[in-house]
Amino acid sequence: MGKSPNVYAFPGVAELAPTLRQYVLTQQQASIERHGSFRVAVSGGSLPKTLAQALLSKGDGTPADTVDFNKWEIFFADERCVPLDHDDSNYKLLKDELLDKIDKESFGEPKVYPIEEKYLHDAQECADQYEKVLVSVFAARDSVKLPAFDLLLLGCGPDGHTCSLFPEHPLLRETDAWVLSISDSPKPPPKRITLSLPVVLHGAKIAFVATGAGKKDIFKSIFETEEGRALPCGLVNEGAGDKVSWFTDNAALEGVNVPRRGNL
Ligand SMILES: O=C1O[C@H](COP(=O)(O)O)[C@@H](O)[C@H](O)[C@H]1O
Repeated sequence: MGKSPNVYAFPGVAELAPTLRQYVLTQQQASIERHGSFRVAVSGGSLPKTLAQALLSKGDGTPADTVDFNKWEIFFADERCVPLDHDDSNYKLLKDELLDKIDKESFGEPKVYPIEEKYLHDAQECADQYEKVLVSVFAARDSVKLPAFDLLLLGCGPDGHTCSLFPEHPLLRETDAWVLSISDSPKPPPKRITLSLPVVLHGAKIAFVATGAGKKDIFKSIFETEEGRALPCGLVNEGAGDKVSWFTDNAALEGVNVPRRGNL
């Protein structure tokens, strides 16, 4: 992969949010023009709060700065196998931070695809069923090799994991299934489902949103070392190149030797 990811650094989340908004709305516009909807995969962790800060602001009222939630189809980049009202649920997190706060009269309502609770007892079944959902939305499995998300909004864990793809885990080598199950996640809860690495890499655009001094060490590793390039986030950088953008802050990038971009 010749081209490098784009790294954007801001003083803090308050300054990052407007640029993240602009970036997401540019992808929204392009996707609606391409196929009439905006298919987004979102992570849990710290992402939903920052995303909400970006999307819930009123904007300047122009079409280019308006979130058209009626056209959004929201999927989960990873999910924990817990009930949807459980505190560990990525769906609950997104609902609490963003979905419940949308002014639906003004900005519409996204179609959201959570996991189905009836399959929670079996993580593999949960993954298989979620893959079926993707098949139904992204066309029959036979005619589409991989689902093409318009945008994946991802986090970066302090160990370099993204989605529920953890460092050195055999799931990183999976090339067939679109959605994988994990029953031994190093970070609790242990049972989860996750998009596979090829599905992530196939997205039209991939944005990491990760801020704070707690990310400094892992950023140094990902952007400066061979070992870091083999971590899940590093593999996304390597595999998707300039389709990838990092929205981060000065605290996370302190002492990290990576070129930063000023504007989108
Ligand atoms: O467990 C998870 O962690 C990652 C990273 O979370 P963060 O709090 O460091 O942003 C998150 O992206 C993933 O969706 C979640 O399941």
